[in-house]
Amino acid sequence: MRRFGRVSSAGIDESGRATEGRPIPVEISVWGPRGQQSRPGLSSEDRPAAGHARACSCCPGRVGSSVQEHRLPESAAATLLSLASRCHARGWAQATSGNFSVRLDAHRFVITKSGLDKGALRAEDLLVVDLEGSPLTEGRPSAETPLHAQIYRRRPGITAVAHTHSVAATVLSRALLAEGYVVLSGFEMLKALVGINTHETSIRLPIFPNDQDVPRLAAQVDAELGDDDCVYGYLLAGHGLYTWGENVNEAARHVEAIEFLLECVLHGRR
Ligand SMILES: CSCCC(=O)C(=O)COP(=O)(O)O
Ligand SMILES: [Zn+2]
Repeated sequence: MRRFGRVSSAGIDESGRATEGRPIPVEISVWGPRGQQSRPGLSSEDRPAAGHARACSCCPGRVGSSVQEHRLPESAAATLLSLASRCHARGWAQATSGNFSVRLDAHRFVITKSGLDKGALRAEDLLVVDLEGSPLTEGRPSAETPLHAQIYRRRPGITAVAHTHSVAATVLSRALLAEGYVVLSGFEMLKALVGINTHETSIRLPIFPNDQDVPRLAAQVDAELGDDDCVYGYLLAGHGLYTWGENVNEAARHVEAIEFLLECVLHGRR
């Protein structure tokens, strides 16, 4: 199985930086809801640059630094929205479920806002967060942002993450939680997963118990998967699938392939 070391996403260079496409602003805010009024105890060292919701790792935000807006290449926004829309159309992101993200660079990613209809997203429904999952632009990020952040922190080559709530992922992850994984084996469709070139392949999709404490859940995933780059995704029991790719198209292919494979396994158990 191949390792996830290479960055090949169109529009993102080897350091993870966007390189092409006309940048579009993603709901720029200045220092969160309270604006830039003075805050007791906040030193000039802590102040964010204009365009940031708060001081962040990508921009120390020193007073006097140049204005820096968080921008998303138009092509990246379009492909992210298209991924969400495709998953919704397939019935994998119903009733506001699911969330989708794309890496901007080594320090930031763009993710869908929380609680929105994933079949009707617009560019303003995306916001920028840092790799700790803290928002850098205005709005409430997906409740599951810590799970996306965990993947981006651990895997520098990953530039897109998709989370879906299909019936197959939901049912199988509950039924097989005690085993701790779903086996996907012998299917031609396995070849849609990067690095696999024969149906004579067997992979395991780990299953984690669901947890409403998402940072704790992300910590558990991190502790168990670490930077294991031979894992294509994982399931949350009774909840859904997380998968990813080195570019949005690869993430989309992995969602479609894994959802297809889970349906096959589910049918086979009936
Ligand atoms: C209605 S599904 C419950 C929340 C969830 O699991 C999900 O994937 C969507 O959460 P978000 O905050 O990203 O809208
Ligand atoms: Zn979810």
